Amino acid sequence: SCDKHAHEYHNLSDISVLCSYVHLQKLELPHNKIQDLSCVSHMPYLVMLDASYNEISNFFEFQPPKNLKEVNFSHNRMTKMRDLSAYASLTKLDLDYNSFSEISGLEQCCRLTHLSLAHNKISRISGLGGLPLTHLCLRGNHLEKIEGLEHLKSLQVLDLSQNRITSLSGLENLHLLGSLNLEKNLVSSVNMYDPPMDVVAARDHITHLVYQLMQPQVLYESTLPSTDFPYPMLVLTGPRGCGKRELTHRLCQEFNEYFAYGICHTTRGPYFGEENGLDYHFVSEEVFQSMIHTGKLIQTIQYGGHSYGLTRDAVENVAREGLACCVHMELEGVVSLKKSYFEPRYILLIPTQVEKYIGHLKARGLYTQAQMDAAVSRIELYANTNRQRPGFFDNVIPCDDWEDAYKTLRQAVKEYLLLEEQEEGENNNRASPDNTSTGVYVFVYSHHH
Ligand SMILES: Nc1ncnc2c1ncn2[C@@H]1O[C@H](COP(=O)(O)OP(=O)(O)OP(=O)(O)O)[C@@H](O)[C@H]1O
Repeated sequence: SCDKHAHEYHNLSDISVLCSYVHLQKLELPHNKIQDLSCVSHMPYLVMLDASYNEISNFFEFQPPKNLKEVNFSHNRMTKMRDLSAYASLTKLDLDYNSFSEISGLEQCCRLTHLSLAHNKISRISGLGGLPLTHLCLRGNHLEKIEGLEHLKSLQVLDLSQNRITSLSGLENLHLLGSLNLEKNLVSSVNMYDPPMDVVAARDHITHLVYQLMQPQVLYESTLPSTDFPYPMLVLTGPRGCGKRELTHRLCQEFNEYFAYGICHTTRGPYFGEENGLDYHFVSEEVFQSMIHTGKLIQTIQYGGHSYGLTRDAVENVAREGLACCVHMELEGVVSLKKSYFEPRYILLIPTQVEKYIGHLKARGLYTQAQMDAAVSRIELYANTNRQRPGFFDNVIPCDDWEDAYKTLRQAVKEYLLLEEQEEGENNNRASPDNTSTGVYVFVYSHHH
């Protein structure tokens, strides 16, 4: 009760008389001066215990009632958790406003879905292992980073507000998360003008996830999160103008029984001859922002002063045809897509001869010198990522010569698809890639004609 006068009557400190109430299933004792709960040892049928707002310093010092499900010990004086394996039926545990400095002893609480430890003195998240938690509140603690959550696959609501968290990394893979509170942390103290790629990706991922979950939506089975059968998706990445766009289209043409081109949205204007809805959907910044806020986007990046993003719809339109989505992206897009539940194959197309690469850029006649310099300088970023994060890319293909690159690429794709490769030979009467190179992207192969 919040009623001040009521408190005057809430002065119970000795509750030993309850020892004879052996059949109690529900016991509510909030707002008293209780220090000793040992009488609970005599209540084997207890299901619900509320001893909030008391003076208890002992944590679960009573014989475990076999079916004890909900316990509220908030606003007490507890400092140390202990092994609760004897209390395995616990589903809700409220320990707010105590003085715990560590989370421990919960490993065997295999039914625990709600855990609240707001306003304690916890400095790191630990001991939560693979608990089936759907709700976790650690508001008002001393956390500096997000860790130890990676196995909480059921987590839906997470409150980490009022801590000292500086970075959002550690939130990856929480696919069911629908509510996240990070109010009053120090996240803004990371360099917002040039935050690390992973921070941007994590932040964007959470934004998209949260907005998406706020929308009523139909999910296509084929794109649903599943660890057994991840939705097949193919991503070609590499610096601008490395040929990934053309190779993506060419792949989608040749393997049109398997792949279709995933059409991203962008706020840049169409280049001469570019048609809306073919390479991109061209939209205004305003529309793009509203798409973010209506949860349409799986992933976004800023590149060259414009926004680019892949929508759930783009993937689902392809999935509806029974095909896998094939897209091309800058590295930041890959980092961000890796945070989603999609598990694409990532193929890096890397220029190894800078002069040739510059030649490709110049031949397009689209870029300023500054844009070309920027593109060239990013080759190193890709190469470094590949060196420093083994396995980050599933395949790495040099793209100095697009024809060679395509041969290697289609071979890799055939391996993914478990298609048997016939011996390439003079008598091979299968349609050669050149025959399929019709239409808009014919310029890719121009040196062959
Ligand atoms: N959703 C996305 N996420 C990340 N990167 C993207 C996305 N959509 C497009 N991109 C990438 O953004 C870069 C700029 O694309 P844009 O089409 O404006 O330039 P471009 O000069 O034609 O480059 P390219 O020929 O490599 O596509 C390209 O590298 C492209 O692959």
